[in-house]
Amino acid sequence: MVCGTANSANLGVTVHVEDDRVLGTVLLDTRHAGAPGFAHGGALAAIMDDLLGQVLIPLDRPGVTATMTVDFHAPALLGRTMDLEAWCERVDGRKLHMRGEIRDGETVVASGSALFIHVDVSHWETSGHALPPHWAGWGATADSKP
Ligand SMILES: CCCCCCCCCCCCCC(=O)SCCNC(=O)CCNC(=O)[C@H](O)C(C)(C)COP(=O)(O)OP(=O)(O)OC[C@H]1O[C@@H](n2cnc3c(N)ncnc32)[C@H](O)[C@@H]1OP(=O)(O)O
Repeated sequence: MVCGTANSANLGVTVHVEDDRVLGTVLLDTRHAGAPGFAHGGALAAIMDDLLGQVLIPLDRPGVTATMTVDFHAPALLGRTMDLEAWCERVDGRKLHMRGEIRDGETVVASGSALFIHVDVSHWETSGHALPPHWAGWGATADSKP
């Protein structure tokens, strides 16, 4: 829904991992409007959830969002390329404390913090849908197990 390239209705987020951080960009348009000219807060929250979730990749821990807070610091204007950055602040057993920012230039538009919980990949098997093949080894290098 947010960054999946197989979904033509995605929010257009692109991300990459640099060291232990996730960096990316997003350019929202009128499809994502709340008030005219401004991004819907729910779109920003979805972007934040996905962005923070991407940190699970450099952490090499499969996980799910248990709780997330998004602080909206400044209006997010449509039609501007915004920068994304997320990182893991702290690991406490299965609890993964993530933080991230959505920025327009020097302005932090939104900041987020979330608690993700480390789960086994089998967590997603209950849906009955096939998992992406590359998820098979996800978590293999983690120094703790869910
Ligand atoms: C290589 C592959 C790449 C793939 C890339 C993919 C990127 C994807 C990016 C997409 C990203 C999109 C992301 C999405 O959209 S994820 C989708 C949205 N999230 C969910 O569906 C999660 C639903 N919830 C659950 O499944 C369970 O409740 C979980 C698994 C989270 C915990 O149930 P479980 O039975 O396993 O564990 P537990 O209940 O013993 O809890 C364990 C500990 O955690 C603490 N706790 C739990 N909840 C909360 C809470 N709300 N606030 C504070 N604390 C909480 C709890 O007190 C306990 O602490 P302690 O008592 O031990 O101290």
